[in-house]
Amino acid sequence: MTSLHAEVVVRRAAFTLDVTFAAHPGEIVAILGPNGAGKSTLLAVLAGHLVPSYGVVRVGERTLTAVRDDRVETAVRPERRSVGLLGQDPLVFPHLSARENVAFGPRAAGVPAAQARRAADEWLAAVGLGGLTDRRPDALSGGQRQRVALARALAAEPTVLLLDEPFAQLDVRTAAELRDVVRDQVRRTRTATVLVTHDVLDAVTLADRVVVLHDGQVVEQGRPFDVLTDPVHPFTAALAGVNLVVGRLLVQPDGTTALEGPDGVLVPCGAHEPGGRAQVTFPPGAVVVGDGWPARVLDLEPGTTGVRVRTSGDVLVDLPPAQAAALALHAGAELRLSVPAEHVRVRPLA
Ligand SMILES: Nc1ncnc2c1ncn2[C@@H]1O[C@H](COP(=O)(O)OP(=O)(O)OP(=O)(O)O)[C@@H](O)[C@H]1O
Repeated sequence: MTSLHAEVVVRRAAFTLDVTFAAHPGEIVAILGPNGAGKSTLLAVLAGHLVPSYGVVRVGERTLTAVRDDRVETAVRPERRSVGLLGQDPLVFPHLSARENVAFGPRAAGVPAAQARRAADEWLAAVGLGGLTDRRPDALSGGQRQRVALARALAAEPTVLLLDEPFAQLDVRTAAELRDVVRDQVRRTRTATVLVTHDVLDAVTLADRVVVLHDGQVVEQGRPFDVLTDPVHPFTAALAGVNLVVGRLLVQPDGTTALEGPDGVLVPCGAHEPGGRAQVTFPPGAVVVGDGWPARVLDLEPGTTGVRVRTSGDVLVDLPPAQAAALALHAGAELRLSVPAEHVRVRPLA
């Protein structure tokens, strides 16, 4: 099995995509980013639907795309790239049964009918649809149709699998089940997989590595745990549900250093060298209401374990419901906030 290596530059009037990454056999690399970050553009290049301004896409020793010095050296057509695609809408033929859908690719590649049908049944069993091989797509649920589409994509034995928000239209439970199927099949077939998503749950549950794109650039990458516990970019911090404040490191009256952020936010930074700019991250659950910097409640919303309070300075505070009730919180309420130094990560900025 083979790895995917991609070095892609796409230049448009007001946008440049510039990404380099690799996906190894059986590895799932999640590409995360807000709207307009360039995720679809990257997928289009990998799938062969778009020729980049510059770049190389290689799968093992095979070059699928090569554009150098404004010259297209190689541009293998989409259907010849051995790249499978699973998108939001299942790519299935409505008039064919699940089995015929999955057998379609192998048949088109010249596999004899009986053999292609047997292979289709095996793929459908592998994705958990063993008993439904004769059903047409309209007699299947959305999740089952996605399983057929996954089996179809994998039956062609692609060297690279591209997943474009494949769980976005499924309910929470069905999405969780399909994530399990995708993970098992990617591992079993050792297919290098690229997953484009907005959903942090995809990164947490599926990805071996995440690449965060913002405005066409890679702003951070690494193991999901590392990226989500110590995010560098505001987009990733928001995704991870972590506060990120940028400010100046200044000496406090007691001799310690604190970061002074917008709206009077004051975050302890222990013995960090004062003088420069830095960004700090800390979880909303670590913020203590009582003493500390003066803050105003902007709004309140239900959190996963209590109440999430958005305050001035863009600091989120998670409180148990009883505490929120005791404080009689409402938009406009004045609070004092602090965060213990042991919950704060400090990153000096240039
Ligand atoms: N065909 C096109 N021609 C010109 N500009 C385009 C074209 N397609 C996309 N863009 C621009 O390129 C940038 C990247 O778009 P892209 O669709 O790749 O982002 P994305 O991360 O997939 O966003 P989303 O999450 O909304 O799908 C955006 O600024 C977009 O407006």
